[in-house]
Amino acid sequence: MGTSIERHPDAADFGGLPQRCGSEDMSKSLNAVTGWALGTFGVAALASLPFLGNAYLTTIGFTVLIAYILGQSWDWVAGEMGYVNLGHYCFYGIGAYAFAILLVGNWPLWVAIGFAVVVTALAALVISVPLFRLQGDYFAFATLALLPLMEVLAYNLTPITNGADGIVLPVAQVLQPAYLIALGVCVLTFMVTLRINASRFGYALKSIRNDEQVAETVGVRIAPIKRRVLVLSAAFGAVAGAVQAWQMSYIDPATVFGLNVALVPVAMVLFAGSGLRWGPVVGVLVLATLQQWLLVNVKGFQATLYGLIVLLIGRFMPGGFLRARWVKKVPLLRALAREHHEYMGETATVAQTSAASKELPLPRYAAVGSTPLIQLENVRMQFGGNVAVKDVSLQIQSGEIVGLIGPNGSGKTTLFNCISRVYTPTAGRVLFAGQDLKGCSRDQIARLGVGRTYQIPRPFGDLTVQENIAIPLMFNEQPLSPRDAMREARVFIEYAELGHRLRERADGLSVQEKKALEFARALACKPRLLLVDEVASGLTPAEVQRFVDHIRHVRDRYGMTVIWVEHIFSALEKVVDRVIALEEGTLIADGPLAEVVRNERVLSTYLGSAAPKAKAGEHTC
Ligand SMILES: Nc1ncnc2c1ncn2[C@@H]1O[C@H](COP(=O)(O)OP(=O)(O)OP(=O)(O)O)[C@@H](O)[C@H]1O
Repeated sequence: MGTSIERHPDAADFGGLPQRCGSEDMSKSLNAVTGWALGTFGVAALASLPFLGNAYLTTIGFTVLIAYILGQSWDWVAGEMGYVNLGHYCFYGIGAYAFAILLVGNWPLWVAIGFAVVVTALAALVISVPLFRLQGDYFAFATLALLPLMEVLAYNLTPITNGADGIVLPVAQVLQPAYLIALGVCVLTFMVTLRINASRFGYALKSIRNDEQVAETVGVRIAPIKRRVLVLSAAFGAVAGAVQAWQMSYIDPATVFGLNVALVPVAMVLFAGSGLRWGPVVGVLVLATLQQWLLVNVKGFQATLYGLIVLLIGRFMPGGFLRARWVKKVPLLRALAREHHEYMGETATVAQTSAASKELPLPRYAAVGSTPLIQLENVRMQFGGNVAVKDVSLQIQSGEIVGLIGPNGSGKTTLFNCISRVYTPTAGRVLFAGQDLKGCSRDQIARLGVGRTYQIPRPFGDLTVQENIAIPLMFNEQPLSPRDAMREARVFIEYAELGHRLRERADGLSVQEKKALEFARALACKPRLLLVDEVASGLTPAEVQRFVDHIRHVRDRYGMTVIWVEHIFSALEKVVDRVIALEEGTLIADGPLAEVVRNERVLSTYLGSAAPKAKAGEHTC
């Protein structure tokens, strides 16, 4: 199959370059047709294998197909979402047992496969509850425990599983149909992978992989997404287990839950490149073939070899051999090694770099009667003995621009975190347009209309600038399809003057560009309330002025309300209606900047003995 069969979400609407688009569209269509033709031919060729009369080759082919289903379905969770599930093989085992039990009970084949999928999916759903309370290494470690757990259960639930004796299935000589079913499931697995990559679901997974907390604060509901992808991968693992149990006609606990075989599909994907479209295909083809060869020629060493390969790849080629530098020099391998964002570049025209647009696709927000847009009532945030925010009460009206000042550690960012529910306040209430945010999750708050930036920029590093902006647009109150979100993202990107970086990975941007990207991403949340955290620090005066202009513009034009944490008073002075000052978590002043900077407590907090001579506009902290 060619690499161009995926339809890119941003495949149209480049009106400024009609001729170029016409020819590119045509070459895209040609590529797609070639890809589909090659793919169909490849599948037909594979389907003919069991009819060639060589049972040995068919068995190897069958093993490769099963390994691909397992490896690829594992990679939806690990490569796409960044959760390394070392216990994925237990879904294969549960599927194999559920299938075998029904088949022994003389149920039809398809009913038994369906039953295996349902039972395994339910098991995954139950397991997901405790598992997704964990992250990173702890998640991987916990999933590793699933295999011995299931193995012990299979040994001891003798009335159902027949214990150590295993289950003999009432079948014989089903290699040919089992191979064809496995091939069909493989094709489906590949199609699902393409679909995931081009869907909102796929972008949710990628945002979770990059930064779960930020994903939530731009509107992604991460809990159901995590559950769904685990259940999906478990269902495909179950089919692999069922079909292989059918082909082997015998299963026992050690075969379907054994740790030595469990890590084989994982090793295969890691070997070539987790998260790459062709990584699982290449890894499985190379290592499964090698495994078969070893089984015949070097008996007893195959498990050792897989362990060694994982070790060596991890040590010398982290990310898989397809990500090694030398691969870029080999045309075929280079094509197979393309990252997700490179497929995007393949079908999209060059970014339009017109002058920054002043019109953004944002609603115009009206005031909510006399109700303040944001109201804090005795908000307290305590970390052990450290009270970061001490019973702060304040109100901000719709359309106000408010500066939030205070020395380092005074609680400004913590206050933002209490509003956007990164932290749950220890006490007090946060009301947004009169609604208590107490029971709201981070993503709900984002959809209600709270957008924010982070003091240290936190872009989705391995996604492009365009994808970074498109993600909030896909998860807004009125969510856009990936295709429309990618199109709309361009407007925000041009506003942030990042048009020339449209297709580049966000982790390759300069600090200034990352700040501009964060600001644009916060605007793409279409917020009524924009929380801006020290966006101007470390920038040149011209760059600071640009942020000042943007903040004034989004308020004047769209009625957005802004709270701006900033130490550069000369910038605040140009745009804020008033400032609020914090000291050690306590609100010490609230009023026009010129007055607040003359407030004795503020002066002594900021300037110590030099305080009385200070004037507004002269200070930076
Ligand atoms: N997750 C946390 N765990 C423990 N303490 C925390 C946590 N987050 C913030 N703090 C503490 O809360 C206090 C306020 O920190 P915060 O980052 O809100 O200050 P700030 O005013 O934003 O400072 P800066 O201007 O340096 O960003 C500090 O003492 C900090 O150490």
